[in-house]
Amino acid sequence: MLDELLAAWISRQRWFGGKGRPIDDLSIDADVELAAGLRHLIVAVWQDGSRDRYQLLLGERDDLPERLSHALIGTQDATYLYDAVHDSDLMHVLLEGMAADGTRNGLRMRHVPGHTVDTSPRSLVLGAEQSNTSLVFGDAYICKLFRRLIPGVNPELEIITALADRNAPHIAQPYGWIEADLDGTDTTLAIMQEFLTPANDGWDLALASVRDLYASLPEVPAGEAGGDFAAEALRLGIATARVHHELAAAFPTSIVEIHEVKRMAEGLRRRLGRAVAEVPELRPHVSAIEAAYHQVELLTTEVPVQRVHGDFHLGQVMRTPTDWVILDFEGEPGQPLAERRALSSPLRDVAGMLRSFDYAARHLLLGHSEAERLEPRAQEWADRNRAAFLDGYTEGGGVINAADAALLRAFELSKAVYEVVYEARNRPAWMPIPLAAFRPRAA
Ligand SMILES: Nc1ncnc2c1ncn2[C@@H]1O[C@H](COP(=O)(O)OP(=O)(O)O)[C@@H](O)[C@H]1O
Ligand SMILES: O=P(O)(O)O[C@H]1O[C@H](CO)[C@@H](O[C@H]2O[C@H](CO)[C@@H](O)[C@H](O)[C@H]2O)[C@H](O)[C@H]1O
Repeated sequence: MLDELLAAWISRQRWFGGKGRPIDDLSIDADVELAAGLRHLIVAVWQDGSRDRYQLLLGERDDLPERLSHALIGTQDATYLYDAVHDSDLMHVLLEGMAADGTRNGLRMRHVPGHTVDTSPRSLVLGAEQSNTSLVFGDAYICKLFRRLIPGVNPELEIITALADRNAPHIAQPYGWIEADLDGTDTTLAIMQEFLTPANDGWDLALASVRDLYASLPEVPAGEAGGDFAAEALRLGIATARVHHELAAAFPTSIVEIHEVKRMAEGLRRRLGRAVAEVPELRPHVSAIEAAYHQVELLTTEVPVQRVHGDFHLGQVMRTPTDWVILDFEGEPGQPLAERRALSSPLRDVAGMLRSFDYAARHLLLGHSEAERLEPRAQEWADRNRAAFLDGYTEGGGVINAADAALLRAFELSKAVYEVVYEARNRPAWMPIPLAAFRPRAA
């Protein structure tokens, strides 16, 4: 039975969100043909009484060539069924569909008006650890196929098309997308963007810099070590401010009035409560965190809000030869779409990146035999790059007032709380990194 084959296979996929929990049931909600030998499926996976839906591209062949053997799902009636994302002949159907604005059995493949899609490149699946599957077409495009589907237009598509319309800097040009109706709502299934090459991920670049600092003997100040990152952190701050400016211009903005600011603090506290219930390691830090949230309640100024990135960290930015590009405007993973699209303070993104400098500095200390000696170096690297990023943010036109310090601190702590939960669920060995954010700081 196809559903049984799929249930056994899906539980082994790295993008499957329910790993480690038994699948109670898998049903096929939609199964349409996109081309000969290519089917598009939406499956519902039931676990512990809750349902998640995933999209699959199923290839069918009478013979499976060696190059596709790793993609095998199983056989049915002497036909090989396999994960078609690995078959560049079949993925070409999607590229051609987007180029031609084709609709096939309810799947609408679209290109961004005013842009021609080159259909010559062949696809490869990107090897990165991802919760989705990305296809790279030659060195022209990267097409992200969302695996877990949430009804609605993906905020990433909404944001990059609006920013591209304004010729905004620091984004990867969108070229196309695929959509279909899910529960009667237009739902984004895939987004295709400019493939940045050559380019490096901000996280890798930051780690290279930290590695250089740790290796420098005799110890020299971070600013004098080879591979100092501060100039990059500054440019990243400038790019962040510019993108915030563009987001504020492209979408509605608003103000959280002083009497409503209290509610923001309540929101932070609710999240903290949920996190502590899940991860007991947070318990000793609750009163210090709450004290920081209380400072938000004492604010006497209103808080400007706008569309933001929502999950901003060094892994979401890429350095091209000319500048930083910001990716993945999808909002905080796991949150409902309405929350991911809600207006928020841009300081949340600033806080996200500040936390990320801390992560980069401390990541290499995990399990390091000289962690104690290197700890002050980590702090020095983080402080230097955090400060440079903030300088860049202001230089790029971003606003951080004196009164914002309390908000920024609260957002940083809230992000660290989120991270503790994220690490507890996904990479428990990394938990010491966000937990270090709750250590008392020198005044
Ligand atoms: N436009 C792009 N050009 C080049 N590489 C990209 C591009 N978009 C994403 N990537 C690469 O893919 C990785 C994962 O992409 P991302 O959009 O963050 O996926 P996910 O949401 O699944 O984490 C990035 O870290 C980067 O290495
Ligand atoms: O998968 P996403 O990029 O949407 O984000 C999730 O995973 C991130 C981990 O890759 C996680 O980020 C945390 O780890 C990063 C290093 O791997 C670090 O740069 C970030 O500062 C830290 O928050 C992110 O929080 C999560 O949403």
